[in-house]
Amino acid sequence: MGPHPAVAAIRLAVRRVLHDILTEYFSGTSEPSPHDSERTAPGRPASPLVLVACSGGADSMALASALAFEAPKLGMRAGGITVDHGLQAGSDVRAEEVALRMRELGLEPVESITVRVGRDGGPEAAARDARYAALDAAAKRHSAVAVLLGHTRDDQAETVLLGLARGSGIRSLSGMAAVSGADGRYRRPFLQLDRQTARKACMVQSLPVWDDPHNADPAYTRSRLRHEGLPALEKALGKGVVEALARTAQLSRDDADALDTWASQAEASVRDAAGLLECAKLYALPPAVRRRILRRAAIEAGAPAGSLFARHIEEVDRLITGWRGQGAINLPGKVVAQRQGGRLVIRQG
Ligand SMILES: Nc1ncnc2c1ncn2[C@@H]1O[C@H](COP(=O)(O)OP(=O)(O)OP(=O)(O)O)[C@@H](O)[C@H]1O
Repeated sequence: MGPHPAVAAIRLAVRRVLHDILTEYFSGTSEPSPHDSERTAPGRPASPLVLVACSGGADSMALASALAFEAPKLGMRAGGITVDHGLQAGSDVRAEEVALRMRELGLEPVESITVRVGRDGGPEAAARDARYAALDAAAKRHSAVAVLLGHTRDDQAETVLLGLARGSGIRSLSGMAAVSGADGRYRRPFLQLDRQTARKACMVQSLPVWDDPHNADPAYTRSRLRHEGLPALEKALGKGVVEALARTAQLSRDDADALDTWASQAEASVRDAAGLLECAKLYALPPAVRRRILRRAAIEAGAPAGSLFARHIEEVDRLITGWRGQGAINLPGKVVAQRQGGRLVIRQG
């Protein structure tokens, strides 16, 4: 008898991603063989290490178990990292328990890392920044080729809705990428898988999971969306909403990528010999392309990407499309945008 369908589903999702990683590792050979050392670049281990980032929640526990099962079959090594943000009483004990569970699954190396969480951008964002910094450092320390994250299709649907509510364009509708980070380090094998399957896989494998109280705390936007917003949407629109939102993410990502490429190609043609942006040429571009060029110019001048909102770019855009002699526009990071003699100047004020 084969494994339970939920277990089969999580393993298949992980196997696919490990295959991709191996193929890339052995530089594009379609039939990678980790045992064929001649295919390995000099100095590279024949058996690459993949780490799982595990919080102890159902999604990442399921991921850890599938990685532990699949990696050795492909000649890969599998380890795990858990991060203790130190934000709740007893979080250190829990992190040690999660590390123990990963060792029991056969993962090696396993590390529990304690981070110091700052306060920049709110507690959730600060914890995330500290976590990714710790995961980056761990990946480097262990020379891991990839770090797997347990985001599911449900997380993706929530991210799309949060992006939609921000009102900032299709990039924010594109959710999380299956591959992200430096050198494509981060992989999300469960992005097409629903949370319920991960939960079920833990249950049938008797894997203990930890339910983060934050996930149920209505003080957090994402938690309200998960427990009230999405169920209400499903009730109104039907069960397929989560899947449709995840599909929206993929389609939006492709569209946003295409527009980014278009903007990169168009940019050179709207700059004069001195490298300044020519307003008349910008005016002739489609708004989506023009806004991308303006955003990029503002970031190049020093505006922090995270604080540069759609309303800022719209204001700069009005220097092109609604010109009536308005003064300089102040942007985040002390950047100033100004129209001067048919040119748009964006620089530090
Ligand atoms: N404390 C942590 N230590 C290590 N990895 C983490 C930690 N918290 C989150 N992650 C990683 O980031 C992914 C997404 O985490 P997030 O908190 O957004 O979702 P979650 O619903 O809590 O996930 P999970 O059910 O796996 O805990 C997790 O699946 C895991 O891979």
